[in-house]
This record gives sequence, structure tokens and C-alpha cells, in this order.
Amino acid sequence: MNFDDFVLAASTADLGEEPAARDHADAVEFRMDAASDPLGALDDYDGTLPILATNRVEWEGGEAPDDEDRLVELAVAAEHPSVEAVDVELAAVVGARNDDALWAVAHAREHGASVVVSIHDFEETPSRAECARLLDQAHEFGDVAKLAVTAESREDVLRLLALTNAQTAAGERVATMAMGAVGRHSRAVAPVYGSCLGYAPVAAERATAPGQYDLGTLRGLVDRLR
Ligand SMILES: O=C1C[C@@](O)(C(=O)O)C[C@@H](O)[C@@H]1O
Repeated sequence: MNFDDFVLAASTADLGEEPAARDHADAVEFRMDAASDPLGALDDYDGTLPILATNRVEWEGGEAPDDEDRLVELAVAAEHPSVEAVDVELAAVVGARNDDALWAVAHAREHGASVVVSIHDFEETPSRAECARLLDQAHEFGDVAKLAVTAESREDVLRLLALTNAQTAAGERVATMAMGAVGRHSRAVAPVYGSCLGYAPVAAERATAPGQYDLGTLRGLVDRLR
């Protein structure tokens, strides 16, 4: 997946939504953790959009139990020709039981997939130094370091945008967004400062994170601002 330009991913647990996403999205984020037969769905996939596969673990806002199977599933997904990127949590690749996560990352790369290493904070926006530390750590393992925080104030959003700008200027590929109502506009504005990846559901009622715009809306906003 080419992250040199901004990638807007239609986030869904149902690959059957791909035709509806095609007009506005650059990719599909397949939320395997919320799908009933994710590997079967991938086998049946005949869409044109490339897939970013995510099998989000429970402790990071997803539905997948924290077992070896979820990382094996993610690695197997990367074997599919349409899967051009996978997402794995930073906490999984640096955690105490990180062997499976590191293996999944290596396996995905062997099959030509890019790796997004992600961090989510559903409580707050950490200090700039802490956000920078997390992104730097994620860069050690991923092609893209992704940080989704929760903004409680506009100052939180400004801090995130400034860091996004600085990391991009330093040649790092970052994806950033502030979840929730206060930070919602960051989803449209962060790409102006270099964030290379954004997420939106095809329909607002199927949001995969707090504060997401629907796909058509985010595409319109991003294209007008950039
Ligand atoms: O990690 C992310 C980012 C996200 O949480 C968001 O805030 O848009 C949406 C998730 O589907 C995706 O896996």
C-alpha cells in the first residue's frame, strides 16, 4: 500500500461494503475482529480496493480475544493478494508475549504487506513527549506509526497536529487522529499536516471509533483542505 500519498480507508467488518466504498475510499480497512468468518470473506473478496487488515484485540478497543489465534489469522490474511497492509498494536509488538506479534509482522512483510503499528488512547491525549516516544517506538516496527488519542480540549488537538507536522517534516510516516467529539475535526485536518492514513465508515451508524465522519463526508473534507 502506498502511503506516500494520503490513504483514506473505508472501515468495515463486511467486505460486501466495498462496492459502496469504491467511489470515495483508497482502501478498505477490514475489521476482522468484528467479522464472523474473516478468512472466508477474504477468500470470497473480488473487490478492487486494496485491503488493510486489522484484527483488533479487546484491550485496544476491538473484539478479538487476546490469544495466539488472532495474530495467526492476521498473518494468514496477509497471504491474500488483496491484503496490502496489516495493522498490529504497538502494545502487542513490545508486550511481554510479543513473539506471535513479531512473527505476524515478519510473515506479513514476507507476503509483501506494509505494516501499520498502532497506538490507541481512549482516555486522553498524552504529553507531546510521550506521543513522540510512542510514535518513535512504533516506527521501529512499522512502515506507518499510527496514534489515535482522545482529545479533551482544542489544545490537545493542536499538540497532536504539531507533532504530526514535525514528524512528517522529519521524514517519518505517521497517521494521527483525535477520537471523540472535541477532536473530530482532526480527522479532516491532520492530513494537511502529513497524516498519511484516515478511517471512515461507509455509513455513520457503522463507525468503528468515536467521532468518525462517514466516508463521503471525510473524502470531501480532506480533498477540499489538501
Ligand atoms: O485504529 C484505527 C483508527 C480508528 O480507531 C479511528 O479512530 O478512526 C478506527 C479503527 O477502525 C482503526 O483500526
